[in-house]
Amino acid sequence: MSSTGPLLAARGLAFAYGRQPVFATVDLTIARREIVCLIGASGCGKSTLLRVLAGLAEPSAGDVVVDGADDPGGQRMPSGQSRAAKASVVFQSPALLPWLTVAENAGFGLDFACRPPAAKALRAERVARSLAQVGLAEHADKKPLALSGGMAQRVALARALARAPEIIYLDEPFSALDAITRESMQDLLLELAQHHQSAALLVTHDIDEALRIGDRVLLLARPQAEQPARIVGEWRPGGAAPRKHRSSALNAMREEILNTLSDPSATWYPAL
Ligand SMILES: Nc1ncnc2c1ncn2[C@@H]1O[C@H](COP(=O)(O)OP(=O)(O)OP(=O)(O)O)[C@@H](O)[C@H]1O
Repeated sequence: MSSTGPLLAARGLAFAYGRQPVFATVDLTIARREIVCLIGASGCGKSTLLRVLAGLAEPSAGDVVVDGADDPGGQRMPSGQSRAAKASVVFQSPALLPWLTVAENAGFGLDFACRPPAAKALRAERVARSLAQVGLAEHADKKPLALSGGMAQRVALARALARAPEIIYLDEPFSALDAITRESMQDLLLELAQHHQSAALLVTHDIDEALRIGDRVLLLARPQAEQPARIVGEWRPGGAAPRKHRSSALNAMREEILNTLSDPSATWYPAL
């Protein structure tokens, strides 16, 4: 595994639903242990891009390289299946199976990790550890119906972590939670990403969330109404996350993001 190159590099990515292009010429990288937030107007293609990067959909053009192209041991991975093996995805809805316990839900992804089903003891150990990390060890035997929204989303995070992913993809995972629970989930994500040395790509509508926890914030938008979307802006909030207070620099960045969102035709993002 390369320790110098980006963990993930996407070049010239495009995707279309039938004849309807969603995005094109998308270039982006994710470094090891980096948290990248992807924002953009509703319907611009954020979830679709996440799915392509995670290997859940194949791009119509371009490629995604995971683990460093400059590493002789690295792999170009045109196949979504091999990309998915290194990734975990957390969606807005925790999507827990109601007839399984919290522990069974947390272990669910282990049997679908594109590797032989995890051995029983290893599986149990990983589940116990990931539940402890999200603070749910005492709730392992409960059924999802007995959980609050925040607890259910913590089970979804535990399920993602149990697979020991190199990258966690999160699609608006906290948007249905109240403000206080949302902040505590953001803090938990930061803590877990650091602990596991995982990178994360977080799709969010919430600019404040992106500026609070992202190492980088990318804006996906259509430069003109009929054009496919592309990355039109990149910001680095700087300083240690979580950023507790909005500094004047963060306020200025927020303003600039809002301006770019409302007029993405004035793009300045350099091609990689
Ligand atoms: N399965 C599908 N078939 C056809 N078109 C689709 C499909 N899924 C999404 N789309 C269209 O692709 C575009 C991008 O959708 P996507 O869900 O990726 O956007 P988004 O930025 O994540 O939106 P939101 O922020 O509202 O979740 C939209 O115009 C949507 O209507």
